[in-house]
Amino acid sequence: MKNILITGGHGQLGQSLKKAGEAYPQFNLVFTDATELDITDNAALATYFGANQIDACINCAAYTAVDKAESDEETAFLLNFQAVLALAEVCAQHHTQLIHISTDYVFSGKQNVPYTEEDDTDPQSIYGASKLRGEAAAVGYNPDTIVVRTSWLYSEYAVNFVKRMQELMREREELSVVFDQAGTPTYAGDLATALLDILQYKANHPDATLGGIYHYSNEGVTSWYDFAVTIKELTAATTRVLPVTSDKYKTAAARPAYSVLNKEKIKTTFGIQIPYWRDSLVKCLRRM
Ligand SMILES: NC(=O)C1=CN([C@@H]2O[C@H](COP(=O)(O)OP(=O)(O)OC[C@H]3O[C@@H](n4cnc5c(N)ncnc54)[C@H](OP(=O)(O)O)[C@@H]3O)[C@@H](O)[C@H]2O)C=CC1
Ligand SMILES: Cc1cn([C@H]2C[C@H](O)[C@@H](COP(=O)(O)OP(=O)(O)O[C@H]3O[C@@H](C)C(=O)[C@@H](O)[C@H]3O)O2)c(=O)[nH]c1=O
Repeated sequence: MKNILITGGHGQLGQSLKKAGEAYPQFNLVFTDATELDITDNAALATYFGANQIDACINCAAYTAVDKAESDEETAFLLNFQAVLALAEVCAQHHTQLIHISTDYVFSGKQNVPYTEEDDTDPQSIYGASKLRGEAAAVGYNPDTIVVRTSWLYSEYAVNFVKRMQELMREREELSVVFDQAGTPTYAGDLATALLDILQYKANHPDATLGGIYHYSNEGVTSWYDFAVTIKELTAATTRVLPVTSDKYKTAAARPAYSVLNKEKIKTTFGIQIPYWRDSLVKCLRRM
């Protein structure tokens, strides 16, 4: 039995891993959040890893409030960079496989073909910059660390765009949503399964060199506006959804205009099959 620690385990991806983990009885998944294991507390990390045999750790803890991060840079970097470095150190010390999650917001969005793992990064926000430092620290400290960049995560859990849209569609007759930011929504349940598949692959190939960055999102491309319209259609909401450009929907943080991820590397390395974004949205809405 492999012991897998999920830090930030009560967040959206953490809860999705709990559900997905039911299909992986070979893994003993242990979920902690800030109250049980604060990843910004180096002494707590040392004590926890000293007292428990942890074979792998999936770090789902993060500062994910993109707009708030613009005025709270210190906390964003503490959680998304310094704590990730500390986690990479303690994992290396205890021979624990670390999987860390990063974001499409590390890219500028100026490209018009899907971003590969080798493409230049240039974050446009504090959140993106803090996540970029975190992924560099994790792989830089220990090249065996696996970093999975994902995009536009949603699920039946916690706070996310799908749940926010459903709320707003109940409350309002009209909504404006940006159509000049393209990307790919990712159902956290699919990502959770992919992460557990990666751990299973690692267990089957203990000597394989797998460290580095991988991209994972659902298949396809859309805009936030088209995503909102699809949510409206699938939930039979009657709200009018209007397309607007980003200059008409002011936010504290800038978002990339295009952040579609190329997923060839994760598919060919681990043999992972990825569902189309709309099919996964249907699946998630059914589960809600
Ligand atoms: N959400 C998205 O759209 C996307 C997310 N990602 C990345 O995916 C990962 C998972 O995101 P998601 O599940 O949506 O995020 P959530 O915000 O839902 O979850 C983050 C979790 O981290 C916990 N946490 C906060 N501070 C600490 C701490 N000091 N120690 C331990 N845990 C802490 C939070 O607890 P509490 O709530 O109590 O603060 C929360 O449970 C993150 O790395 C994120 O950057 C990437 C692309 C898209
Ligand atoms: C709620 C709302 C948002 N928007 C816009 C704002 C923004 O440009 C876009 C997305 O909105 P949100 O602020 O909900 O999503 P945002 O927080 O930008 O989502 C991001 O979260 C982080 C954690 C990531 O890593 C990214 O991959 C991405 O998922 O839609 C509208 O146009 N109309 C609306 O009514």
